[in-house]
Amino acid sequence: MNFTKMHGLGNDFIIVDGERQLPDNASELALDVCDRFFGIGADGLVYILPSEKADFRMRIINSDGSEAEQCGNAIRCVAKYVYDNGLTNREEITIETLGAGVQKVQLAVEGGKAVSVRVDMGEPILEGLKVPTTIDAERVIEHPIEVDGRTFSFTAVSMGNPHCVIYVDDAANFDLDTWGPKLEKHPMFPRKINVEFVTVNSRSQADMRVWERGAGPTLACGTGACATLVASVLTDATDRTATISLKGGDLFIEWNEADNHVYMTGPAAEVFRGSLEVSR
Ligand SMILES: N[C@@H](CCC[C@H](N)C(=O)O)C(=O)O
Repeated sequence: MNFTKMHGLGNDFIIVDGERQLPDNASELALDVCDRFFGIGADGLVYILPSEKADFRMRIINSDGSEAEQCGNAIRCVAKYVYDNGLTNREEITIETLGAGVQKVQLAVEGGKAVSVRVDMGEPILEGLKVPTTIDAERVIEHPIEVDGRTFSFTAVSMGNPHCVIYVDDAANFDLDTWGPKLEKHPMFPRKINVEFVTVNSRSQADMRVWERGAGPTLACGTGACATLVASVLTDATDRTATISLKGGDLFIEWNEADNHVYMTGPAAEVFRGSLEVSR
């Protein structure tokens, strides 16, 4: 298997180019290769595939082997990969995802390489049952949730994949490892959930830490940053454009009033290339 190790603000992926390299059981392979001690090490395994509806198709498998519907940081890496490797020479491309449809991507290029990527992440899904949560409501905003005797308030947003946004006093120092996994697997979330702990510092900036479904604590989450901005507009905590500061760096997110789409802008980087003998 030939692969390229890439990351979006430290949220890291093993990028594999082409259908010929897709094994029958990508889920088991993800578990092996994402392992940080016995494998290459990554938050997810990402395949770039042909599409009938878009220029490219992307599949993202979390480090625990579960397949996700969408990934904001991976889509920027895929866009950089296809441009930098000459799979396209266009600076505007489309990428098909499993759960968020076809997304329009715009590249900023310097010296022949993509340095920043703006993605139209589509419309957020806010209906409780569609996120999905077990709550039958048009919107789930600041809803109480109890875990181990502690009550949090969460706002539910799907960006193709499910998120629960929780405001805390100091997101940067929040005890992710204790509360993240309990919330991820809470019975209120039938497909589990990505959990964002957020502190809003001004109408245009918030700190966010994430516990990802299927990957645990990661340095950044693009869809999580989008969900955070949407939740913060719904709760009137920020304006429609804000910087979301993650452990790995900043993402610039806009929830456009005219088309109801969320736009994410941020970097992507290549780390190294390699090949690995795989038995599957
Ligand atoms: N890191 C991602 C999201 C990856 C998928 C997620 N763990 C899920 O299961 O939904 C991002 O940047 O959006």
